[in-house]
Amino acid sequence: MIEQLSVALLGANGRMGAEAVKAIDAAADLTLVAALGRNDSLESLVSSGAQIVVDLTVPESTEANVRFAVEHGMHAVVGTTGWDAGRLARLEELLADRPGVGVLIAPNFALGSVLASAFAAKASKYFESVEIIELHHPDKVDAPSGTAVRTAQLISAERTAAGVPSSPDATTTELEGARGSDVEGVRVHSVRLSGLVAHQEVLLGGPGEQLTIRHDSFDRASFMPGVLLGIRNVAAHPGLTVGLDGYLDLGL
Ligand SMILES: NC(=O)C1=CN([C@@H]2O[C@H](COP(=O)(O)OP(=O)(O)OC[C@H]3O[C@@H](n4cnc5c(N)ncnc54)[C@H](OP(=O)(O)O)[C@@H]3O)[C@@H](O)[C@H]2O)C=CC1
Ligand SMILES: O=C(O)C1=N[C@H](C(=O)O)C[C@H](O)C1
Repeated sequence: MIEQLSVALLGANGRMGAEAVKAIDAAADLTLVAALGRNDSLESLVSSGAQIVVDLTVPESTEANVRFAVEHGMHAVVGTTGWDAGRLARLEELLADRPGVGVLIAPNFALGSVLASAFAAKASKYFESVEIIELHHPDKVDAPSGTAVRTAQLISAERTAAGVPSSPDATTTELEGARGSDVEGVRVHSVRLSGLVAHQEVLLGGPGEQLTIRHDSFDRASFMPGVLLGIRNVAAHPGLTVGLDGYLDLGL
């Protein structure tokens, strides 16, 4: 008899949620005990007996959802975007009073994407210039993507620690938005195009050369191994973990 983990899913009717229902149903060690949509009460999480709550909803609701889970002693695996520094700080404060509870905030569950961001951050201190282009389906509500924000933060931390100056840029006049958004000193350009799922390129430039690190999710199935990895490991990682790389041994 395989030991079962009881999982509740928030956002079950969405694009990611529908894929996650299939992935959890197909996993022999996981039991889906609740699958909630926008109009369902969070109270049913308590009666469902869920040990782990997976949040794949919308930026407006994710913080309240996770707060509810943590306050009721449930671990949370979160793929929803919108976790800025203020939200993360409030969550850490909440978790400090509940030392046994784990929360994973994963900007991207695709293992290739996690690796691409880590590789880009490592490479970035060896190049004068770095910019990010993220490309997504046109139904996406947030820009830039959570993945691009996270990648820019990793790059910025790596370059700052190594004392690398800002990417050179002589722009003095600009049509608003032409140079993208500035995320911790890294320019991020957002494309929304019919036919796409989720894609990102990190462009690294130096005298006479360019390195491009690209990742493509062609299908939301790409996110499911990471979702399952998060569910299976969150209880063993109490406190807050940002990025699936926190559960991997990347050795970088
Ligand atoms: N970490 C990762 O690897 C990935 C993360 N994402 C992120 O996940 C999130 C969801 O993406 P996606 O599935 O494409 O978006 P969708 O809009 O397809 O799905 C979101 C779903 O959440 C539902 N919802 C909204 N509020 C609540 C609530 N309070 N409780 C329960 N359900 C709610 C919506 O219901 P309704 O339809 O009624 O509005 C909708 O069905 C986004 O933030 C996206 O950026 C996406 C892909 C990968
Ligand atoms: O909305 C999406 O689709 C995605 N959202 C996440 C993000 O904003 O980075 C992850 C992935 O890029 C797909």
